[in-house]
Amino acid sequence: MDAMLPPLLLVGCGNMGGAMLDGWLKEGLAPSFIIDRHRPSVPAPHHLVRSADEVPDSFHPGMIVLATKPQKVDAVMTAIAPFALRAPVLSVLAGRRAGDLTDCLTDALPAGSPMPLVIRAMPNTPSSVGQGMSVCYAPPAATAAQRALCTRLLRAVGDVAWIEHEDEMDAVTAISGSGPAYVFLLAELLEEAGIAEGLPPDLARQIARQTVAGAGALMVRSGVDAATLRRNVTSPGGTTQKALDVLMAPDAWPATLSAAIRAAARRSRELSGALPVS
Ligand SMILES: NC(=O)c1ccc[n+]([C@@H]2O[C@H](COP(=O)([O-])OP(=O)(O)OC[C@H]3O[C@@H](n4cnc5c(N)ncnc54)[C@H](O)[C@@H]3O)[C@@H](O)[C@H]2O)c1
Ligand code: PRO
Repeated sequence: MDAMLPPLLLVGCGNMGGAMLDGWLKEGLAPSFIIDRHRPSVPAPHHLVRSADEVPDSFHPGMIVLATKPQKVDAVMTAIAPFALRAPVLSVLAGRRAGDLTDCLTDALPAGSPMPLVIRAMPNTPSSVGQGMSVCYAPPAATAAQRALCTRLLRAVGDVAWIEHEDEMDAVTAISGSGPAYVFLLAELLEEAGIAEGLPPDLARQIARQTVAGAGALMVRSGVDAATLRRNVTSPGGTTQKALDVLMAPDAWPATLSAAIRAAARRSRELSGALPVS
């Protein structure tokens, strides 16, 4: 297998596209085109352009990665459609279904053109440091080689899993796509609580951040399940037990987190058009 990742046409290089690009650059990426309105630069030998119309016709990407906001993607579909006849499209857009994106590309191509292939992935921002979680869905038309190429690209920036039913992408989006935000919120709240308990702000920040990071690293490196690791911290009648009595009350974290995940998954379904916007 080639050591270098194949050339990419990356459409949208903001928080998520930029996080994946950071990871791919570290792994070695063949000369690629990055389309983004705001990014100031990309390192040589890659090319940054402001619009899809500026990508030369002669460019042959190994994969087209769509990473604009779901509501903004339609503006680029016509310009990228010819490239979609040469390479599969990997969409990381929340909510937009593979079939819907395929139809947009097909509408932009001359009648009788071969059908473009759109594979979906839901990555997350820890991809920028090689610690991402990406879940992929490919329609039945995808070949084993095309699926393997997606796995290779996303494995370069973290863990990869595949689902066989596209509907599962809404729950995946709510948990691993959005999930880093919940963990960062936990760090923010721990820091605020530390300050409220009288700690100096710098110390409150340091212990909150390192506790979240250290707990994540322990869970990964030990391979021990989360409930056991939690019990290992919890001395009977001790301090942790008192805190967990508050957090694990049925109307506390169990109810709040499941309501939060339901709301995020519902929004993903709304973006797909499967549900009306509430
Ligand atoms: N942010 C995340 O954690 C995350 C995680 C998983 C999936 N996603 C998905 O990734 C996509 C991007 O999200 P984001 O948070 O990176 O958004 P973002 O706004 O940070 O990035 C989008 C980028 O697309 C560029 N862009 C938009 N329209 C363009 C056009 N016509 N021509 C050139 N550039 C254009 C913008 O300049 C911007 O930099 C979304 O569809 C989102 O659902 C995001
Ligand atoms: N960020 C995107 C959103 O908030 C998708 C998952 C994470 O919609």
